[in-house]
Amino acid sequence: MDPVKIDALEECIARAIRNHLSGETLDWPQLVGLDRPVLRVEAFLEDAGQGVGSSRARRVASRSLDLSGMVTPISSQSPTSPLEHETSHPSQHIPETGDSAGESSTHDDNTASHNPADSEGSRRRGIGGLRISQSQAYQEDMSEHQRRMALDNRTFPKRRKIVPEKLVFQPSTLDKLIVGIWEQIHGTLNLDPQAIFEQSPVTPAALHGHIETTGNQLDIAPSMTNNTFNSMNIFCRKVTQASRVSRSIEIIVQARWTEFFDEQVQLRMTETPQISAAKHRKAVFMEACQDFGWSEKELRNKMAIWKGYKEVKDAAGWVGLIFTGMGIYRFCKYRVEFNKDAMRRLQNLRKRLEVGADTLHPNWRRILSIVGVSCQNEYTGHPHDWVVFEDGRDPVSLRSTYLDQDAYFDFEQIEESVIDERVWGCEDPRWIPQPPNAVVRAQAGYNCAVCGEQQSDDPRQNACSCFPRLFGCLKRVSPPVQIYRTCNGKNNGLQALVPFERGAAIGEFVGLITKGVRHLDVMDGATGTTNYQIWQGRQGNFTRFINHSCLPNSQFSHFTWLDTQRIVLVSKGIEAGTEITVDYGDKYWAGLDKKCLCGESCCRYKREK
Ligand SMILES: C[S@@+](CC[C@H](N)C(=O)[O-])C[C@H]1O[C@@H](n2cnc3c(N)ncnc32)[C@H](O)[C@@H]1O
Repeated sequence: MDPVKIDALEECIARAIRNHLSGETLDWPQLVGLDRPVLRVEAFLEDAGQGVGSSRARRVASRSLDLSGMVTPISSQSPTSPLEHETSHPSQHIPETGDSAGESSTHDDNTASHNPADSEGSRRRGIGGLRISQSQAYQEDMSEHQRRMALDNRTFPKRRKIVPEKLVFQPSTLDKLIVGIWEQIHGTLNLDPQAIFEQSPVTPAALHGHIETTGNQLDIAPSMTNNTFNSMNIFCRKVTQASRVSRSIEIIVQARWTEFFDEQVQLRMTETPQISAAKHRKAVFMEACQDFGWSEKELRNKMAIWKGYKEVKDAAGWVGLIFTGMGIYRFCKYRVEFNKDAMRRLQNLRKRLEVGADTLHPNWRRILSIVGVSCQNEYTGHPHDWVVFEDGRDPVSLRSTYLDQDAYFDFEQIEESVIDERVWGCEDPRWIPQPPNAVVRAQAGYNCAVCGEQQSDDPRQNACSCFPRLFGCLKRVSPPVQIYRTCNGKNNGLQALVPFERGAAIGEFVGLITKGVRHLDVMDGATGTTNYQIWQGRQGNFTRFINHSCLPNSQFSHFTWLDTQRIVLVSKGIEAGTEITVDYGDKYWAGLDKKCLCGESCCRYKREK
């Protein structure tokens, strides 16, 4: 919903509550015996037309009213006084009072008939969709722990500082080349030539009057405004993107030129077979020197590198060339590890790279028309809708890998958890209300419990950089991981495509926030006052495919973002190309009739007789 409309709606609700309470006599029996009664009012907006669990209600107002001094009998109330604070953003919720810290609602909250406000008479029913949270002691049946994953309650791994590479122009190894390609595929650069070259709403002319050149200097005129800066950002981004696309075009054209060169030699040999191949090569070479206007040495040096580009293309496909970074030049120039094994590794990656490129950059193949290659995308949907193979076999759909176990298998890739409204109504059980006082809290904003810095969904306000890829960022980008077929009987697993430094977040464990799931894989969550489960049976993300290891290279950890508990998959230090694993814990294995296949010497669940 349009945030402006939400603001207006919130204001409208606030006014309605104010008007309603002003001049009322608060003769509520519930107030008796409370030292400092506080009324907390929350309003949610939801589309009741959608299926249960499919849409999440949006919090459109969250207000507190300190009722101290308003207890019965009170004859009049200032129309402006009751509502003491409001949330700054409709989707965020701020704990209103220390008193409500222990509150936890069940699905009963959602039904009007259970709302105490209803029993107060028809005048209170007029408030409509407003619900008042009730204090309810929540008790969960703890007798069933089967197949429940547990979190590692220790703090998450400390981040290790990465030492920057000092030698910028060192030869690139194959590993670096491959990591570079994956980083480009999972980066934000737009490689669609049409988008960059055809529409250019921002040009230097658009900045005219704000940016002037005096001699060799670029002066930002004093009339610079935020709009100018914004235009400059867009302009600079477009130029950077265009330059990046030009670099890809340069490499593919040079690889294609190498093919043309060989074809030209072949053509001449067919036409005049009596002349030796070497002579034909020399003649074609000299013709090219003339057309380029380069010396023989210059062209020979360039050709050696371009031949490398062609060999990389023959192995990894065009995708490998297009998404490669600057590393390809050094890889082809110095030819460190440039051998058959390297080419076999690249060949095995080809389809996997295409899955990433087709799903994350659906227009990337357009660039190939420049070298006369036309091809359709082979892989559609979400990058994790595909299961890839390490031996280069064609990827298969995720669904197809589960059909023999579950004919109705279906898995929706989601980025944020979905609250099971049948269980929780509009409450988020992960909410951790923070003491002490609602007004103080609201003014102070949200501070990270780990780093102490301010948290905000607005990247300009956010200062918490605990997990910058996940929280407080502009937009979450798809993490460089793929679901792959393990070769040791664990079915699918998750593979890291790039290294993840120790302490870095790989992703958030998301799924259906529910309760009471038994005999199925589920993550247990607890806030101290409320127990909940995250079930990834039908909706979730790649974290659903992480296998267990008794010596894991990552762990699930709690992290509180804007007073809401999240479960984050944190690296303990992961090499590119390795399987990402966690320790499921004893409770999970207690309910699983299987042997652990992690293969570690310290394996705890080999279950050998
Ligand atoms: C959360 S799923 C992980 C993804 C799973 N491999 C798949 O293909 O859907 C958990 C299941 O994976 C399998 N699994 C995970 N780790 C394992 C291990 N170390 N040894 C044997 N099986 C494992 C078990 O069947 C377990 O119930």
